[in-house]
Amino acid sequence: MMNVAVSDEARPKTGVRAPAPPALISMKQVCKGYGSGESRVEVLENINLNLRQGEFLAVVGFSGSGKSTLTKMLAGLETPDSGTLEMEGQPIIGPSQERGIVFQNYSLLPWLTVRGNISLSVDRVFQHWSKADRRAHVEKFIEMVGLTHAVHRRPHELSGGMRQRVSLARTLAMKPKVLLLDEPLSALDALTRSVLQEEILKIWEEERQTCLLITNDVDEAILLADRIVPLNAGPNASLGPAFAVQLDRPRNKTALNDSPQFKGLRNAVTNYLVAVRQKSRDEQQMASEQPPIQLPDLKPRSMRLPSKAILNAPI
Ligand SMILES: Nc1ncnc2c1ncn2[C@@H]1O[C@H](COP(=O)(O)OP(=O)(O)OP(=O)(O)O)[C@@H](O)[C@H]1O
Repeated sequence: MMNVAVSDEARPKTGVRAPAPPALISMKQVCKGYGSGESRVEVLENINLNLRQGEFLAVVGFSGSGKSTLTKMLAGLETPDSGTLEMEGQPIIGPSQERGIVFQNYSLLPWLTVRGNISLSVDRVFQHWSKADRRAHVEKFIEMVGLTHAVHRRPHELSGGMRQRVSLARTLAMKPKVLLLDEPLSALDALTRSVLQEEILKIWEEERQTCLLITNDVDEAILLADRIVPLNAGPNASLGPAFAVQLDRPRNKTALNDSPQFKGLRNAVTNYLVAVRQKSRDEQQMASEQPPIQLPDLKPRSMRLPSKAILNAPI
């Protein structure tokens, strides 16, 4: 692996460093699987993760490694089988508006307009505000995601990228302490994805909200995050060492493409992921290999057809 900064608890501390901000969410020795008996799948094993106040953390991993399972636990939609999962020292035991989540498949209400979808959440969360304040708040987030021209449209009248913008605005408008982005751009075409990456970056740089992004795109993780944690291939996936993204902010995607630091980090994270997946495949192959079966050395008594054989008969 290249000489790239590996941060976090994985490394022994050398020299004097500024103390890391406190953990807003912490996971200790968390394990999670599904099913029972022979169909039981152990998805995540001994997950230790601190999501620090104000940081943008990206978890990258291959499809099926357990990324969504991890987010669902953080959101309080799934419970760990063992280990501890806390936010500000309190166990996470269910969903909360303090943890806003944006999924890959935007779940907008089809009968409501852009404004209606966002207002619904704002009106519920900020019931104690005046109607005018709530309205102004909704408009601010519609503008933030560039949908002012489409406020009256319903989801079926929007492109995939626009729908995901509504989804993002709706979650941001609830002012959660933590933003959980579960592959929010995976379903979009490359161009829209790229535009939205820049928008998320811009919004995050204004708000500096604690954010955890789940993605399978290493470039996206480097562009957005302060730290990248690889999720090793499953089953029994664990987290790898964190890679610090020491690229100046504000970041610019075009400029980053020429940055040797960007390219070095991309290689390091990609090589790490590929190596752990290969190791996991080798281990699975070895585990499934059976001792060779000895077949009896049989010879037919005769190669002649039986006398009553009917050749070329229709079947
Ligand atoms: N509710 C469930 N019941 C049973 N198995 C599940 C459940 N949810 C996920 N799994 C299994 O757990 C494993 C990890 O799934 P998960 O969705 O967390 O992975 P992922 O990394 O997010 O995948 P992808 O990138 O394809 O979305 C998969 O084998 C999946 O089939």
